[in-house]
Amino acid sequence: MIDILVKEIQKKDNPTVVGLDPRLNFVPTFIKEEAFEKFGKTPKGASEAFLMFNKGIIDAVSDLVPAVKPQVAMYEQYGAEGINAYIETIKYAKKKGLVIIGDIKRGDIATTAEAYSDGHIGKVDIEDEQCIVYDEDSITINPYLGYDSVEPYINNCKNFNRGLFILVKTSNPNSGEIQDLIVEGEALYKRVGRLVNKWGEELIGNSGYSQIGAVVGATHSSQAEELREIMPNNYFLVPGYGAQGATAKDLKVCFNKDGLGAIVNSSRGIIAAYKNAKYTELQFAEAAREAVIEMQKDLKSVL
Ligand SMILES: O=C(O)c1cc(=O)[nH]c(=O)n1[C@@H]1O[C@H](COP(=O)(O)O)[C@@H](O)[C@H]1O
Repeated sequence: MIDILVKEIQKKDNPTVVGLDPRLNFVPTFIKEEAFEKFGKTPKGASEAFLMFNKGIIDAVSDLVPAVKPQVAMYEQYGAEGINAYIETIKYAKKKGLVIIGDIKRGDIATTAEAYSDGHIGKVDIEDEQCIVYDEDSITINPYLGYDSVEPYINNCKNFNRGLFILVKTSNPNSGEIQDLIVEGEALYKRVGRLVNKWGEELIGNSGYSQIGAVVGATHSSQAEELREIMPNNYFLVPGYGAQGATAKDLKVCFNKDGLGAIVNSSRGIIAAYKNAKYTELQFAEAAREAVIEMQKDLKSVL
């Protein structure tokens, strides 16, 4: 997965990930009306609206960006219908040549982790048959339960050429409450960064980067700089740009000298760009495309 991701980033000359975090108040009225007319104001109606909206966004940006990151919670809240929209979004984006980063942030003990891992990035056994279910290329996971909770994902990365982005230093304002605690003389996020680097050592691809990446928030620049230093081979998934306030200057430190090493997510800043007064609802996809082009320019200006 990592070599394909790096190739796509280079081909499109763009380290931007579009976050597919739909919410009903981001979906234009004309799409909601169509979905609700078919399925009512029900979980199925909401999920249909998300899928139509996502397809519009994907069509508008797929030639510009290497990857999309659907955030599962937005879909999961609508139950089975929502999950179906999540899976259909993945299928559609894959058909358009996009790398999928499933933002599922799973974390549990080993046996449970195995089930999550098989469902999302491996295969599930159905007696003598095996079946691919979600089919993301990579997923986000939480490592704070320790290695036995991470190993099942690493095994599937090896077996199925998948990738991980492991939470190391998250973008939210309170992330320091736990992640910045000093443990045996160094901040916990650094300790976790070193672990992630070690876990990724045996999965380094031709690009020089590991299938095992890290989530490092753009909103914590100095911590990101330290992590870049101790994790040279791990790709960073960098959230926090745009809606959470981080700028290209803040996240420059997430990149290596080769101009690679980080992929920057923006969700609301792209999918809800049409809320800006210069657009109408009908222009939601065009607005997303223009937001991606702006973001690409902005990121490239610091690389
Ligand atoms: O793993 C993530 O993607 C993630 C980690 C993190 O530290 N902070 C963070 O915001 N995210 C996700 O990145 C997206 C940010 O969305 P926007 O703030 O709208 O760009 C959401 O899907 C978050 O769940």
